[in-house]
Amino acid sequence: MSADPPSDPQPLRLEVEDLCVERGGRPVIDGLGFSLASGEALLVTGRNGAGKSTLLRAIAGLLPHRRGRVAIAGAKEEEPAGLLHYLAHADGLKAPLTARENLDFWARFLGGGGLAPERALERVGLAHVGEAPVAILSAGQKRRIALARLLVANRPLWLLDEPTSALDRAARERLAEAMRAHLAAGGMIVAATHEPLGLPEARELALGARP
Ligand SMILES: Nc1ncnc2c1ncn2[C@@H]1O[C@H](COP(=O)(O)OP(=O)(O)OP(=O)(O)O)[C@@H](O)[C@H]1O
Repeated sequence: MSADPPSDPQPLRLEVEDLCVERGGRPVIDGLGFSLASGEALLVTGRNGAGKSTLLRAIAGLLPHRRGRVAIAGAKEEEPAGLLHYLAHADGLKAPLTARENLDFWARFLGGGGLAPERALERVGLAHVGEAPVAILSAGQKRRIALARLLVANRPLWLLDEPTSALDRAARERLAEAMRAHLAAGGMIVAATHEPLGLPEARELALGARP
């Protein structure tokens, strides 16, 4: 698995300033700020319930923030939504469709510009199940197809929530390779994780658990 260069050749910077995000009426993220340049990765760590997924969803624009700012500086438009891939806990696959059909859908939905679905399936080592309905695939195979989505559309910012869940060792190595290629090509990664991801240069943002 490896990634092609992001489509935007300009150096970009993810800027998060004084971010406050509430869940169920109470602040989970409060006054958080950081920035990330092209080629950099940030590992978001912390106990269950610390707010890792909340942070990723807020950056993705899927949760409103009560205060603060999230922007991608250096891009034509500062709104991050069209510049990112968000890989959630759920794989976001349609079970009756085949693996290839799912990737076809995502390539069209996300604007394409990346690898052909068949090629992306090869990169995640799943060419042999491309025509199988996703419903019959294993948890790890589904996760690999979800990860192949990163490759069918070029987007500079990858937001990855527990990307290694259900992956075997070989798939983890392929993912690490893809992330390193993405960073080398000027991409950015923010990943919530409970374990090392094979990115030795990555910075860490440790979130504290709330009572
Ligand atoms: N829909 C919701 N309504 C109310 N509270 C929520 C909601 N979703 C999450 N929370 C709360 O927000 C807090 C942060 O949750 P979040 O999912 O961001 O944690 P996390 O660090 O990703 O945890 P984990 O390691 O278990 O995935 C938790 O206390 C959780 O109970």
